Amino acid sequence: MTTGFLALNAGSSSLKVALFPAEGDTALLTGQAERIGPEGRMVLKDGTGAELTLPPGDLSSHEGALSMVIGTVKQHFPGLRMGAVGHRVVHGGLDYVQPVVVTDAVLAKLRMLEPFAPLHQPHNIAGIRAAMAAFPDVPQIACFDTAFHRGQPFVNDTFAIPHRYYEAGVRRYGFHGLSYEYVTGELRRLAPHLMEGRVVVAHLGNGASMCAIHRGRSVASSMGFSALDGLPMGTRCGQIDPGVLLYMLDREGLNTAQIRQILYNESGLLGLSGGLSNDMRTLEAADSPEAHRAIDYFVFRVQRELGAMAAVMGGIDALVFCGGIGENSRSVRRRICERLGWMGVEIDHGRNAESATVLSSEFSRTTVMIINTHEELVIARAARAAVGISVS
Ligand SMILES: Nc1ncnc2c1ncn2[C@@H]1O[C@H](COP(=O)(O)OP(=O)(O)O)[C@@H](O)[C@H]1O
Ligand SMILES: CC(=O)OP(=O)(O)O
Ligand SMILES: [Mg+2]
Repeated sequence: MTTGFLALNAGSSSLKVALFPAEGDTALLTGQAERIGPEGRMVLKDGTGAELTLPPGDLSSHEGALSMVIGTVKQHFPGLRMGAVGHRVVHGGLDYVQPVVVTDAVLAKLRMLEPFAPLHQPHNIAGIRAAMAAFPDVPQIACFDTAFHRGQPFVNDTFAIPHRYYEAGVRRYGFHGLSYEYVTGELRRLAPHLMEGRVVVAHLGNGASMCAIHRGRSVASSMGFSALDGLPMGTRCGQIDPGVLLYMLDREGLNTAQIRQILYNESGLLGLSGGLSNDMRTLEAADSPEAHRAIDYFVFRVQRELGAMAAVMGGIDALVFCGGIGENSRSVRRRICERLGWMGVEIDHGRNAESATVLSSEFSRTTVMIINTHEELVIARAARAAVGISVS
C-alpha cells in the first residue's frame, strides 16, 4: 500500500496542495485553488500532469476548497495510507523554531497568533482542522514561515519602541521562511560556494519579501512583525510611516477594522493602480499610467531593499529571484537588475528572456539566478521527518 504525505499551503486567497509518496521529490498530485471567493477556480493534476476531474464543490471559501482537495485525494487514491499531513502555518510566534506535531495545546497557541497574520493564519488553522477531521489519527505537522528567521540578530529583530514590547513578542519575525528554506537548499546544491557567501533572495509573489542570507543564515528580512511590512504586495502596503496610521485614526476617524482592511486588502499594487489590479500580469498587460506607477513603485522598493541588504552584509555574491513575479516577470527582473550595475550586477538579456536558472552575464560580479520555489516540498519533507522518514 502506498503511503502519502499531503502538503497544504493556504494563502490569503489561494490554496496550494501537493501529495508526495514516502520517498522522492516527484508529487503524486499537485494543484491549487486561486481567487478563493466568488470567482474561485481550482486545478488539480496527477503525477503525469494530467488534470483530474474534481468533485462538485464550493470555492467561495477556504473550507470549501479544502473539502474539494480532500475529496479528490480520497477519490483518486482509494488505497492510500496517509502518513502525515503537513501544513504551512505563517506565524509561529516566539515558540516555534521548527515543525511541530499539532496538538490541542499547539492549536490554541496558533489561534492566539491570528491577529498578527489575519490574511493567512485563520486559513492555515482551517486547513489543520479539515485534515484532522478527514484523516483522524494521522499526525498533522505545522511548518512555520517565521522559523527560518528566528536566529536573526537583535538589531534586526527589534523596533525602537519601549523594550517591554520586545519582551512581549512585538518583534520583527519575517515570513516566507519555507520558501527561503527551499531556495537555500537548492542554492547549496547548485552552487555551494555561493551559499558560503552573501545572498539576497527576493520572493516576489502576491505576498512579497526579501531576505539577506549570510553563510546560510537569515540575517535580515524585509517583512517584520506582520506580513504587511517591507515590499508593496498585491494588496498589502509594505513599509509605511506609522504617522500615516495616526492620521487615519485621528483625522479620518477610522477604526482598526477599517485600517486593517485598507492596509491588507486595498493597498499595494491594487491601491497604487487605482483599483485596477493586484495581479502583476494584468498590470503589465494594461500598460496604462495607473499600472505604470504601481510597477514603478514595486521595482523601486525592491531596489531600495536590496541596497539595504547589501549594506548589512557588506556586499552581495548572489541575488536569487523566486515567487510568481520573480520566476515569471522578465520585465520586473530586468528593471530591477538594470539599476544594480553599481553593485556589479550585469544580466544577460537573452537568459533573462528565457527565464534561465542563471541570468547574470559572464562579466557580472554578482551571480543572478531564478530558483522556482517549492514550499509544498519543504512541508512534505518536514511531515516525513516528523514520522521518522529521513529527508533526502
Ligand atoms: N508570467 C507572469 N508575468 C508576470 N507576473 C506573473 C506571471 N505569472 C505570475 N505572475 C504574478 O505572480 C503573482 C502571484 O505569485 P505567487 O507566488 O503565485 O503568489 P502567492 O503569494 O499567492 O503564492 C501575481 O502577481 C501574478 O500576476
Ligand atoms: C507571508 C505571505 O505573505 O505569504 P503569501 O505570499 O502566501 O501571501
Ligand atoms: Mg505565496
